[in-house]
Amino acid sequence: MTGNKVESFLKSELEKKNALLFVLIDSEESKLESSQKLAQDVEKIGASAILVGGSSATDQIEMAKVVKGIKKGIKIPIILFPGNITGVVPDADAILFSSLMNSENPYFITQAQALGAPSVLKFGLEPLPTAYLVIGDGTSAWFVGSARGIPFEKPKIAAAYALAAQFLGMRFVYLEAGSGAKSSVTPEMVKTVRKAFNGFLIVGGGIRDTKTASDLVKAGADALVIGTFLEKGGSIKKLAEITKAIQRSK
Ligand SMILES: CC(C)=CCC/C(C)=C/CC/C(C)=C/CC/C(C)=C/COP(=O)(O)OP(=O)(O)O
Ligand SMILES: O=P(O)(O)OC[C@@H](O)CO
Ligand SMILES: [Mg+2]
Repeated sequence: MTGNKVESFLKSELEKKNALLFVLIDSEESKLESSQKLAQDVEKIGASAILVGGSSATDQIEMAKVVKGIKKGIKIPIILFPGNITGVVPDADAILFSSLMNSENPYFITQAQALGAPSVLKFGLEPLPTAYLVIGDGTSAWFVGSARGIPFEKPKIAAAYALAAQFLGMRFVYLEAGSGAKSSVTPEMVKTVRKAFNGFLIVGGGIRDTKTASDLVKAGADALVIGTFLEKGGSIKKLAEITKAIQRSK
């Protein structure tokens, strides 16, 4: 896919819905059949995109199968969420082409991107330029990405990174508390980042209830990412309630 089809789609969804739900499918956790059904179910309740990735998803073949398999059954875009170059696979619509700006390892800031870029082009994936900011510590993304986690109670630091991302031309910021995080990023941090950053603001990690979700959206999040809640058996009905709540919150 060329151009900015997915980015335009997300913008138009945002105009209609005020805030979006992205569901993360970790190809290491969910096998093909369950992923296909899950993707269809969450599309029905109003999810705007499916993210496929994992911080330790090194099985490129399995990941490619999951992407190809779920693609057939849904209309919403599949956006790759790579934790490394092994996360770049064909048949998806777009990729969070992210730089872990607060990593201590330049590999996660620019080298993985350089190594992955030719495949992104070859597979025709739309790159969504994303500043990936890891908040707090102790999670897989934090450990694997050698992040110097931004403290939860330091919103101004997150906002400074987001502003730098904007000056660098990135159109997406992803505030990541980490998959399965005990608590999500604070609404205060979202609010402070929102004031500094004009682009598309994604928030994820540890979101599993309606109040947290709607508070984050009220604070200015454009899209929330939910993964672990479903992996741990959370119901589609509850996810539908969360979706409704965020689409009323702004
Ligand atoms: C652009 C390209 C080719 C690569 C980007 C490489 C970067 C910046 C990686 C950031 C570091 C990292 C390991 C991010 C992980 C992102 C991710 C897919 C998180 C999902 O979390 P889970 O994998 O579900 O967590 P668990 O491992 O705990 O399940
Ligand atoms: O798995 P959860 O905690 O929902 O987090 C989603 C995503 O932000 C992880 O990268
Ligand atoms: Mg996971």
